[in-house]
Amino acid sequence: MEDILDLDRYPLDREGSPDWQRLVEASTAALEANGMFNLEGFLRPGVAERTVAEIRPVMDTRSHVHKRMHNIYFKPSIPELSPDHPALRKVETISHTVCADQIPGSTVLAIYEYEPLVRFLAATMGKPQLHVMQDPLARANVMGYRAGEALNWHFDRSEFTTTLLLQAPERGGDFEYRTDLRSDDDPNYDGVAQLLEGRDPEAKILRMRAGTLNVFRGKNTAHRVTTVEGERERMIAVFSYYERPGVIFSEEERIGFYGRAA
Ligand SMILES: O=C(O)CCC(=O)C(=O)O
Ligand SMILES: [Fe+2]
Repeated sequence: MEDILDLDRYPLDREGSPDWQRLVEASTAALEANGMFNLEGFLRPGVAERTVAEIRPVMDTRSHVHKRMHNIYFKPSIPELSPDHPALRKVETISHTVCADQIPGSTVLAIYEYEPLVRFLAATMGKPQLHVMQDPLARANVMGYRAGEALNWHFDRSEFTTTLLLQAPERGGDFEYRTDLRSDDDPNYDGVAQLLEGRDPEAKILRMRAGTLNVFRGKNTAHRVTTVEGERERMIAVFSYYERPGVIFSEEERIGFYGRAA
């Protein structure tokens, strides 16, 4: 891992040391303040490019093209809303997904499973432990967004998402987010409608460099990836961790996300 991750700058392998403690504290503080933290230069120079080269053949030939119209909730309906409520306005998502089972032995999976990373993430979130998923497909994904493709507005189902940007596009493909648009007690449907109409002045854009690790609380913070432009595909690894060990998706969920169950 020493050759892959910049462990000099981000000492994940020195758990409990003063430097490790400082990194955890800074990350926790950023999560509190902004709902996210970024470790820029998490990958050593050249590693993102090598990782993209590893994934590219699978991405080009065997990725799942996910194309659908959906609302911000990824749900067919919301019981308390009429079907024509503007908070249910549909948006389109198109992206390419490579699943964990298609990239055995890859650098992406090695990073996903790196124990010191899992322990560091748990510490930043004040959890006693986090676990990798057991799901052979969903554990770690690499998403590709080509020209004209986007991941549209949504709330995440999981409490937090960890991503590692492998390749930034030439233009577009920005991560746009609206912090705390809703809360566990207040769905704020009018605010959701306003965002979907493009009238929310609090929406912000995060422009990441390749090699940045991003940890993001997306359950109540609406977010999207804007349409990619230009020849270079946006490529990003998405890691899922849970407090409970052994989490797997149902067959239905796998088919919904990946077009196959196994
Ligand atoms: O591609 C990204 O930067 C965000 C991915 C995301 O929001 C998700 O996978 O839920
Ligand atoms: Fe998301």
